[in-house]
Amino acid sequence: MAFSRVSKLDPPSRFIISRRAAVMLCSLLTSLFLLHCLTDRCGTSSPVKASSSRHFEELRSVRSKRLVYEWTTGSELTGYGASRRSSRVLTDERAGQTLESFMLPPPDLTVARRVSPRFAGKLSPLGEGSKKLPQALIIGVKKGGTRALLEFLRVHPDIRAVGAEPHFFDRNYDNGLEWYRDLMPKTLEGQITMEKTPSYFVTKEAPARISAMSRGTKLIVVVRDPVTRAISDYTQTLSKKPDIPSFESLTFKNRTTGLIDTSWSAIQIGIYAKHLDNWLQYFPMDQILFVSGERLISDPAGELGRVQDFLGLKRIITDKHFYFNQTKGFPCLKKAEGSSKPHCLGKTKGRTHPNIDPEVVQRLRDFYRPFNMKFYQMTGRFFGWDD
Ligand SMILES: Nc1ncnc2c1ncn2[C@@H]1O[C@H](COP(=O)(O)OS(=O)(=O)O)[C@@H](OP(=O)(O)O)[C@H]1O
Repeated sequence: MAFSRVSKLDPPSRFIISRRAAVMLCSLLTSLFLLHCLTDRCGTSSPVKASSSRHFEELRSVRSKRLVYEWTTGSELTGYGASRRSSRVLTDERAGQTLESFMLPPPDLTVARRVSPRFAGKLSPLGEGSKKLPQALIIGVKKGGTRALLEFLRVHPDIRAVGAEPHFFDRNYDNGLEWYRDLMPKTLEGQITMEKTPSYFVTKEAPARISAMSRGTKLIVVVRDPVTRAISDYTQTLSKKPDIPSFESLTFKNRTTGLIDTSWSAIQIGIYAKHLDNWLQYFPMDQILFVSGERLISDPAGELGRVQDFLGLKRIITDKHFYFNQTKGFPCLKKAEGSSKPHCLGKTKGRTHPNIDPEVVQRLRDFYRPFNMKFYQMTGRFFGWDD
């Protein structure tokens, strides 16, 4: 009907009306375009999109993070990590409410649900967070099971760790703390930064240096029967240098007298009580956790429970995360960090040891016994290496 009336008007009036119609059409199209941009769907070249989309991304990130935390942390939060986590949830929640109520359409739950729970408390895909010096370190012992412990711990959403061994407090100390910090992954508030370098435990200067970085650093030592540890150490060297002398001949200064060569590092590392004494000059006992390398294999979830408690984290890593791989002969992860596939440690972990003369093994057991007793006494834990 409007069209038939317009057609009866004189040409200038028709022109004015059709211009008004064009303006209205134009503004309608602009509104539609703006609406389109607010839902994050317009082209990248548009300046409107650039600002509103960035803003939307920020808000969506805040909201997704909040939802993911809620799913994975549950309501009964306890302990150090839990209280820090819940305060972070509150902060994000407040930020989300203020901004969302002004700016956003109702939350798009499907967007948040698509964010993997693996990002709960972890680095977001946008790369947020900052690099921090580690608050906890796996300081030893070499061949104790340190890699297994770190790989298992990395499953925890509140732990971020460097994969490689930085060797900062032994070999690279002159590079300075900023160099060290730069090696660390980015973490969100409340997450714990970790690294493992097993040689720290036997490095004379390490306790003083770590204490100088932070007196509050939590220290974890994975210990293993010093005799099997020595054989494991030797097996590793043998795999790189097949021409080295036999384990038996390296063990003794003098085979006839049976004098043990304590200067051989494979033997020296296993005198745990002596090394621990050095650490106790700088750290109180309750800041050091001893993990049984044997139990890490027979009951990984049990040992991981103790470690999570020590770090003040919710016990998220449990029995459900492990399965025993018959071929490997070790526990493996059902899902490794950042993947949905099962994961066992590599070929260099769990090597077959050479057969060692039982008399030499017995001599080593006798040698280590008093040191082991002292170590049990110091740590208050019986590791059962002397049966
Ligand atoms: N789940 C699992 N899978 C494979 N291997 C495991 C596992 N848990 C503990 N271990 C034991 O870890 C030993 C290697 O210790 P480290 O990782 O501390 O070695 S290293 O110092 O970093 O070279 C390694 O020693 P070897 O058996 O002598 O190779 C293993 O016995």
